[in-house]
Formats: sequence, C-alpha cells, structure tokens
Amino acid sequence: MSEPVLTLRGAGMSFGERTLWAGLDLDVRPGEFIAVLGPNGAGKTTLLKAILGQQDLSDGTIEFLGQPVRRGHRKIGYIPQQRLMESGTPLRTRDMIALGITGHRWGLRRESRDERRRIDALVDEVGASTFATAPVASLSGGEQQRARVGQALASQPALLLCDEPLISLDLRHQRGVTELIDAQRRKTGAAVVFVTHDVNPILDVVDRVVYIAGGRFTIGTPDEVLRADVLSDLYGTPVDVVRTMGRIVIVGSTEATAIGEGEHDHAHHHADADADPEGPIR
Ligand SMILES: Nc1ncnc2c1ncn2[C@@H]1O[C@H](COP(=O)(O)OP(=O)(O)OP(=O)(O)O)[C@@H](O)[C@H]1O
Repeated sequence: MSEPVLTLRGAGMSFGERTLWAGLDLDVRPGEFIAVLGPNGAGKTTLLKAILGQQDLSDGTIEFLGQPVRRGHRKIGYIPQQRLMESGTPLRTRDMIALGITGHRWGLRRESRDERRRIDALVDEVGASTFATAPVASLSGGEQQRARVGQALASQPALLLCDEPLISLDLRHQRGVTELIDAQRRKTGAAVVFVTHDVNPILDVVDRVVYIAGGRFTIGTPDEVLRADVLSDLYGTPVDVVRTMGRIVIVGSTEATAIGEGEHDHAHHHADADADPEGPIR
C-alpha cells in the first residue's frame, strides 16, 4: 500500500477546559476521500486548520508527506468555508483560479504558456467558461464556489481540504462540485478531507467518515459509522439513523438535539434543518 499523504498521531485539540477531540490517529492514503461530520462547534473546521498548520495541536502530531505540517504548503489545496466576495472586488473569475497556480506572484509577471493552458483547462473543468471574465463579486454563490474549487485544484494538490464546499449550491451544482472533486482525486491521486454537515450529497464517493461529537470521535466506513448504535454511543444519548428516499437522516431525541445545539443558528446552511422540529443532527 502506498505511503499515507497525511498522518495524525495522538492528535488532540483543547481550548481551556474544553476538548474538541483527543487521541486522534488517522492515516489518509493517496486518493482517499474522507468525510468529517458532526454538529456545529464539534471541531471540524479546527481539524482542517490544524492540518493547514494554522492552529497548533494541544497534543500529538500531524505529518503531511512525511513532514510536520506547516503553513502555506503548496501541495495542500484548501476550499475555505464560503464567504461571499464583497461587491467592488475587481478580481475576475479566471484570475481567481489562476491565483492557485501563480500564487502571490500574480500580477507581477505574465503566465507562462504552460500555465495559461492549465488555467484554461481548469476554467473549463469547473464549468466557469461562461463567466471567466466576469468579476467574481458579480457571480452567484454557486458560481463563486466553482471558482474556489478551481483555485484549490490549480496547484495540483496532494491533499484537498474542503470546508462545507456545497453550502448554497442547488442540487445540480452540489452534484457537479462533488463529481469534480471526485474526478480529480481519481485522476491525480489527491486525498480529500471534506467537512460537511450533510453526508448525503457525497455518500457515493466517501471512503471513510470521521464523526466528531461532544469531544469524542469515531472513524470508519459510512456503513460502520452511520448507525444508530454507533452514533448513540458517540453522542451518549439515543440517536436514530433513518434511511429514507435514498438519504440518511440522523435524528436525535430531545437530549440529542441539545447536544447538537447551535444547529439552528446556522439554519441557513441547510434549508431542511428548519423543516424537522426534532432538529436533525448531521
Ligand atoms: N482559537 C480558538 N480559541 C478558542 N476556541 C476556539 C478557537 N478556535 C475554535 N474554537 C472553538 O472550538 C469550537 C469548534 O469550532 P469549529 O469551527 O472547529 O467547529 P465546527 O465543527 O467546524 O463547527 P461548524 O459546523 O459550526 O462550522 C467552537 O466552539 C469554537 O468557538
């Protein structure tokens, strides 16, 4: 088996008295697709920040390609949690994608012919051709998100970190972005660590799940982890896993809803979070 791209050993993250996760051992292989699931505030984004070298661990180690993680590694692609571009930002879509290749040198020198070809191919691959010359700030949320994916893929990363990249996308574009990331990891062997509240849009492509909740975590295939007994044990309270119309919905009892508290603060992330008075935990 090939060497892992990413290795966590005894990794722990605490803020004061509060432990987000501890004792996390994980090897991520080339081409592997890992979903990081859990309720709001569980520590999913903080895990990505630790892998990016932006947040020091409280315990343990993280290595990327055999070296301790450090900030700004060119071989890690990152799609941050979505923030809409401020209107007035003049950056054009193609230039935003090009930034992933030319980095900070953008604007200071011309693209090489090879770079130009790669950028054009990426613009095409993320379906951004029709808005390539439009200012990013003028795009819809979904279009901006495709530009972000293009930028993250531009440096041909060995590891792609995605923080809720499907938020604000309609079903068609959720599928489009998922297929894009899936195709990329199959083509280039890039490993993917994908943070999401809702596993459903990516269920077909996920190899393993890291489910974080209440300061603890569990790791396994979706079938191993997304089960009532496993998640009830993790949450420490009864949780049901309902399969309906090809979707998995994780439903808590009143107590479990309390554990998932904060979900409704972020209800805009999920249109259907409001639809269930029980408050699904994802
Ligand atoms: N530097 C920090 N200092 C103190 N607390 C922090 C710091 N960074 C994160 N936290 C806290 O850690 C918790 C986990 O945050 P994180 O953003 O990782 O959660 P998440 O699982 O990504 O949640 P969401 O689904 O809401 O995005 C939050 O309560 C947050 O306030």
